Amino acid sequence: MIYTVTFNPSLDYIVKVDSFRLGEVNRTYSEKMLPGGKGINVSIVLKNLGIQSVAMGFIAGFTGDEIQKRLNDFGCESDFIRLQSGLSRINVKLKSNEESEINGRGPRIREMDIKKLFDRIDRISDGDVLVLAGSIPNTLPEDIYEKILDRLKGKNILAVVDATRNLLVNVLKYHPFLIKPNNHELGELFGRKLQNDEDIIRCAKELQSRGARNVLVSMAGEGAILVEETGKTYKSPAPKGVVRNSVGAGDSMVAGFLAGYLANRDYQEAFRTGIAAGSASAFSEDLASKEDIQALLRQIETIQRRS
Ligand SMILES: Nc1ncnc2c1ncn2[C@@H]1O[C@H](COP(=O)(O)OP(=O)(O)OP(=O)(O)O)[C@@H](O)[C@H]1O
Ligand SMILES: O=P(O)(O)OC[C@@]1(O)O[C@H](CO)[C@@H](O)[C@@H]1O
Repeated sequence: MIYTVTFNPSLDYIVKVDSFRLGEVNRTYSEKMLPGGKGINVSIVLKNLGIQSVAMGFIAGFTGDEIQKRLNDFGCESDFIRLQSGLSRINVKLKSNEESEINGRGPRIREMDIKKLFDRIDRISDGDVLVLAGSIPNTLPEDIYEKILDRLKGKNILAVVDATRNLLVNVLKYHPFLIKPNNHELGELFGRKLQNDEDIIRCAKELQSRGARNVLVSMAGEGAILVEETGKTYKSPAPKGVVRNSVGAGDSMVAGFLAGYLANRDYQEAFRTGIAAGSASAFSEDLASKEDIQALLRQIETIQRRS
């Protein structure tokens, strides 16, 4: 079974405004509400690709109920821990001349809630896949992902981590199967702006030397680079299309990569499916459907191998 964990789920309120004016009343011409949070998005795209997973994490209040309901409406299984107080966040995604986002802090998670999560984590067994994705509320310590992987030590699971800064760095020693920083997040880890592909590959390999098995670096409209565990490196441009909503493109890429890998344990197929799923979501109002992904997959033929 595949388990996704989202510590801080959200309702994503996606609004479109013509020429947004700061400090004034702006009227939307389009509004949409979707269940969000990185692990949840991975579960939805996996489901769209015909793969069931269990979405775990913490929800609270009426917004939490709505997240769970909408996720279940997509046909996804969930096993959330319900917090006794607070509200799951509503993240505002403002589309105008530029895309801006306001992501909430999220409710307080207490020690007893973490214990409940660990009980669920203990049920994960050999052959399962665990996806840890997204930020954690700032009331939690930055070693929480690390603690989860420590708990699973000795079990033969594939761990995927999509997180930033220390949350990511701290898990490398547990040899995660896949990490997926974007090029900016990767640069942030090394305290500088990465200048070119060689620079990106060098940093990705450095994360491998610290423990990551496969490093997938997404670069939005520029495509992605994969440094796989054998050291082989691939780059692919992104397919061209009209970007409608890039929220969740990275999560879709993680779902696509997993789906592609689990089909035949082939990294090139995983990489191509990851790019197709990421771009298909960027070109859709919602997260990518199977048909969208398959249509783009046919366009991603050239995988440039680089040293
Ligand atoms: N403008 C775009 N045009 C084509 N493909 C895109 C575009 N933006 C994203 N993608 C696809 O989605 C993948 C992931 O995108 P990106 O690098 O923006 O991830 P991310 O920063 O993790 O995104 P997010 O946090 O919004 O989920 C890219 O590698 C690419 O395949
Ligand atoms: O605040 P975090 O956890 O870093 O990111 C949350 C979020 O922006 O990530 C998803 C897109 O990747 C959205 O569905 C959600 O609103």
